[in-house]
Amino acid sequence: MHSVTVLGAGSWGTALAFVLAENQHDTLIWSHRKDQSQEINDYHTNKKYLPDSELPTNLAATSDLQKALQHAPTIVLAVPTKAFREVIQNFLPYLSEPKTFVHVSKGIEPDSLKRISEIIEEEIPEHLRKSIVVLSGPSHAEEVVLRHPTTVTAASVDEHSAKFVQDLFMNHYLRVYTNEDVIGVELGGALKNVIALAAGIVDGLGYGDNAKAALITRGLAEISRLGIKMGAEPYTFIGLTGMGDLIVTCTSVHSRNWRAGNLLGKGNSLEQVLEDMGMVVEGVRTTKAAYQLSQKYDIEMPITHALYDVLFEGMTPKEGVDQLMLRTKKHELEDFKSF
Ligand SMILES: NC(=O)C1=CN([C@@H]2O[C@H](COP(=O)(O)OP(=O)(O)OC[C@H]3O[C@@H](n4cnc5c(N)ncnc54)[C@H](OP(=O)(O)O)[C@@H]3O)[C@@H](O)[C@H]2O)C=CC1
Ligand SMILES: O=C(CO)COP(=O)(O)O
Repeated sequence: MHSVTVLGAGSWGTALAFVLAENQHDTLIWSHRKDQSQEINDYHTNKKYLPDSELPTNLAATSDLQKALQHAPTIVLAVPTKAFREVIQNFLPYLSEPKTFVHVSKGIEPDSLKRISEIIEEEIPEHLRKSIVVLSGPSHAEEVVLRHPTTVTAASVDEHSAKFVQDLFMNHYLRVYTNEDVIGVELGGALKNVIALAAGIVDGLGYGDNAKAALITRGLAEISRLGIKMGAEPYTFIGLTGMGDLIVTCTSVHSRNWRAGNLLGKGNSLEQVLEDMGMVVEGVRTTKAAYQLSQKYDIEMPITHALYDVLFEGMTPKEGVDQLMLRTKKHELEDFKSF
């Protein structure tokens, strides 16, 4: 049994805390809202994020960040990318010894173009970090808490830490693999959200399975092109955190990114969609970051560019699709020939 703290009590933080507590670890989940930590302690529910689930009675919650930090040598960070730096800056005064940081957020910061592990490295001094592990893969919280079979990957440059995280989470419904390709795992997890938004849009426009299959396949091609240029291992993109997460996010009604895209495709404004979702839609900010990365690394990412134009430049979803279909003719593997 290990002590583990989960920071963030949204859908994913709660589902992961559920798994850790079921695995008999001494688990404390932190919510920045007192009413929510009270609800978890008193009623063993988190109605806002996982309305149909009962949480394990051995899962404790707190809204006291100092207590949360001091509870465990392993900290799981499960807040949206946008809140990531703020949460670290808030807990830093309480961090007095090195800890293992496991992050599960799937985004890239616009402008700085940092991956999440790079944000951790930037914000937490080296002597206060034991190691950094990213846990990612095709895993909707709603299915994990139903104990439906799910597979994810724990990635770290430190193999020992990746295996430690594998052991923490692994059980009969959550199978955890390891990988050392942090860049590939983080990029796959973040960039699939961009393609999932686009997949939602084509569904919202009423196009069919052909269009969705095209987006998934060509989406993987552009994610891989960028990722390889940024130093990722090519094979990571056909694994769980690449192809696997792309499939689940582009095809599942649980996906907030797909649902947001679907509403956009049906003609709703981005502002309205984000207001209605009430949960994080990571792909919106990551589309901006991915667009900037494609320019920085001079990599062609047509789906990302079309989505950027739809989200931020006033293009209609239909015009975005036309832009993709009417591009100049290409060989299917043209952009991979230089690798
Ligand atoms: N949901 C899933 O199935 C999966 C999600 N992920 C990733 O996990 C990350 C978290 O997503 P998820 O849990 O789904 O998101 P949710 O939208 O479900 O929950 C986000 C949580 O973070 C809290 N939060 C927001 N801003 C802050 C802040 N500034 N300080 C403290 N807490 C804050 C929210 O609090 P409040 O309620 O007050 O807004 C809420 O508890 C994302 O990067 C996502 O891509 C990865 C795999 C699966
Ligand atoms: O990352 C996820 C599943 O693996 C969750 O995707 P959404 O954020 O689109 O719901």
